Amino acid sequence: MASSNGKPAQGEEGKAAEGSIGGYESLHRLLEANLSPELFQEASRLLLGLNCARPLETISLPEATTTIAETHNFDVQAFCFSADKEFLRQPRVVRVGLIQNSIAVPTTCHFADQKKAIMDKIKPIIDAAGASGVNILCLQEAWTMPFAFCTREKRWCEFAEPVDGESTQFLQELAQKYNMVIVSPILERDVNHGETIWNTAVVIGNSGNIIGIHRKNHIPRVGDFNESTYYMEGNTGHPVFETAYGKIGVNICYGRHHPLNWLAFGLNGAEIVFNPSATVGELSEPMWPIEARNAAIANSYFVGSINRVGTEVFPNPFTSGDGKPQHADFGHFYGSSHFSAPDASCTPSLSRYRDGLIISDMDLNLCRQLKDKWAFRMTARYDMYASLLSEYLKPGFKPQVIVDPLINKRA
Ligand SMILES: NC(=O)NCCC(=O)O
Repeated sequence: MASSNGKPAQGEEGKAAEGSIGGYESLHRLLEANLSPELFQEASRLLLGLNCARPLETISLPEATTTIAETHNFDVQAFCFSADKEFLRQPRVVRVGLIQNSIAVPTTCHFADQKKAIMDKIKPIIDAAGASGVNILCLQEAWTMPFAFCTREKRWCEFAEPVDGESTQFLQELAQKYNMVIVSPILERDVNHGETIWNTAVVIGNSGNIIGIHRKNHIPRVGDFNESTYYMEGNTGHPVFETAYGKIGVNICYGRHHPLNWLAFGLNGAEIVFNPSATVGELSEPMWPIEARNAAIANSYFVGSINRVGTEVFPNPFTSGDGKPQHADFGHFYGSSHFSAPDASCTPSLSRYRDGLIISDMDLNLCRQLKDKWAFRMTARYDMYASLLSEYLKPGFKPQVIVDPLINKRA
């Protein structure tokens, strides 16, 4: 089912692969295959922007990486964001990776088998990241399980783990082996607080230590995303983790629709913010390439966006509470993981339907260079917004609306 660059992927009986765009893995590949090189360059300039006045460069990866990707049938792409040369600072280049994947066995299998199958599937992709010298790696939201929150059935809570549980231990070993920081978004069970469940990202340092956690701040109540049945809004604020390779934050999925959430990670000094997600085409695909890119621009940091892939079918049908027929799946998780940079450039996206690893070198000096150039921080007028927000939070708040005295006076 894999498509090589430029060729539409064929599914059964010659049909386009499920989840593909007319048989192509991504919009970028569709355009590349169907436009002349000149037109493709122009389209890419507008769609992906320019980095230091040039099209984003690809980087070549070691043979070990491409061999693992071919053996395990996942998409692998690699790029490089540059920054201008500075007189007083050396470049601060870090290599960052994002992994997207589908679940590995049907949701009807024994829970232990489902979790093990996902870990077995993820392991070679992490090995490929390690073989490529990735410094910081982020996995997708709730990566150890199917995204079962659409069902509202409580039995899926069994997938929740303590922060230092099975999946963390599995990744701690790999973090140490590859000298890599790993961000691991899981369903957390907080054993010290009455077994409370959270949607949490565990940040594992490159020595295999747990640096800290962040709990998802904004919980969706839209479509089939019934996550508020399982866990509440996070209580960890907007921590930025100073790692061996840079300052990172994690804005989990639905938090990407909240500009103040992005802002808060920026105010705390993040240089890279990851957005591990689980979202489906019908609901959010037009928003996907815009929100992360806008956050990177507005906050002068890099963003790594990750979405899972495939269609997950659940044993019992459920409804979306909108009067439409019941169904047993969410629809298609459209992958399309990518990076956005503070200078408005971004990488092409990974496959819309295959597992994948996207890698990018990024010179973190670009963050300050963009702050100096556009002065978004300096011109932000935070004091004005702080006083509006403090007024807004009062019960007696009256919106500042000036009514045209003539609107009801015209015949
Ligand atoms: N996982 C999650 O928060 N999904 C909500 C849907 C979306 O934000 O696109």
